[in-house]
Amino acid sequence: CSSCKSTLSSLYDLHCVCFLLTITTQSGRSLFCFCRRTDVVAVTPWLAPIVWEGTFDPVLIDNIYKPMNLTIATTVFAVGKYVRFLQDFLETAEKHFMVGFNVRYCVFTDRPHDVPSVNLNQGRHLSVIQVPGSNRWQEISARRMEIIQTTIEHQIRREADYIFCLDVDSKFHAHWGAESLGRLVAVIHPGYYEQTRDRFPYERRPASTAYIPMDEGDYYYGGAMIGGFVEDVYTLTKVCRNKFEEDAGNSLEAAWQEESHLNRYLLYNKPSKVLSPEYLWQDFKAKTKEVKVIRFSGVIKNYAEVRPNV
Ligand SMILES: CC(=O)N[C@H]1[C@@H](OP(=O)(O)OP(=O)(O)OC[C@H]2O[C@@H](n3ccc(=O)[nH]c3=O)[C@H](O)[C@@H]2O)O[C@H](CO)[C@H](O)[C@@H]1O
Ligand SMILES: [Mn+2]
Repeated sequence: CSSCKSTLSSLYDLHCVCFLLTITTQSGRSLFCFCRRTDVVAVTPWLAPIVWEGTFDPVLIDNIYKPMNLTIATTVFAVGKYVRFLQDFLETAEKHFMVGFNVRYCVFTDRPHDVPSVNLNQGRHLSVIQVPGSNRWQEISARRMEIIQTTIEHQIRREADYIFCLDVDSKFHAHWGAESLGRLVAVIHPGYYEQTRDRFPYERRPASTAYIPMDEGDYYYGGAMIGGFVEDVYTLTKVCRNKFEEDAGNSLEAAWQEESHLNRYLLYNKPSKVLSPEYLWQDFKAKTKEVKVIRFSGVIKNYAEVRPNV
């Protein structure tokens, strides 16, 4: 391999470290191909890609998507003290997130005057949408589904092709680009990618509409990222919102609020692309050997200090 200098025999053993093989044949021709990752599974049982570093060529992917002149809506909630996370979130997004694409950030907050002014690159815009505060973090987190649903109806549907809905208490650390685009995109939660499904914290009470039986479930998906075509995410948020409200009518709140409803939805509506935990890490968690690049990671926060309730 002319990039990482692996020899042919070691390539057969799949020890090429750069994953992108450049082999020069005896006649001097260069051949390019991808060396599959052998340490991680890069496809789901329903044949959706699981995006890991080394399974895609970012240059090739940009060449496909950039000419489409796509617009990516990006929703982020900063309610109450969570406004303090916005600056780092936005500044790091400008460096790493969908660089070269049109991005429309929708910032939802009850403190519009505290939204920092961050220099945005060309083609990128930010709108601030006022939402009510709450004295329960569970409600703030869960109401995201309803607010995203109504904002898609009123605005995003007209403005964007794709949408990503992200947690604000996070920073981007490396490239997050068009390899993440798909019809319906979810991310494997970093805390559970090495666990068997009986350990997943799905909602286990049959009375809840988020219920998943012990012998079902593919992955445990993180609630901090959902994405895809605007219409597919619209349906997801609408269904999750309705089920959340149905549960509330029966005095039930799922184990992990909207994350539980999201997991239930994705069990029966499989994502067309799954992002590896590179796309949702947590700063308190030591990097594991499968994770070659941390792209987006939740910062360490003092829950008692930032949330309205504990
Ligand atoms: C890694 C991951 O998948 N995290 C999920 C997890 O984490 P977290 O512990 O990361 O939840 P969190 O406190 O970050 O709350 C989720 C999001 O709601 C917003 N927020 C929350 C509280 C508040 O006072 N103000 C405010 O704006 C904010 O955008 C925040 O990023 O569980 C939550 C709810 O059960 C969500 O499913 C999160 O997405
Ligand atoms: Mn979070």
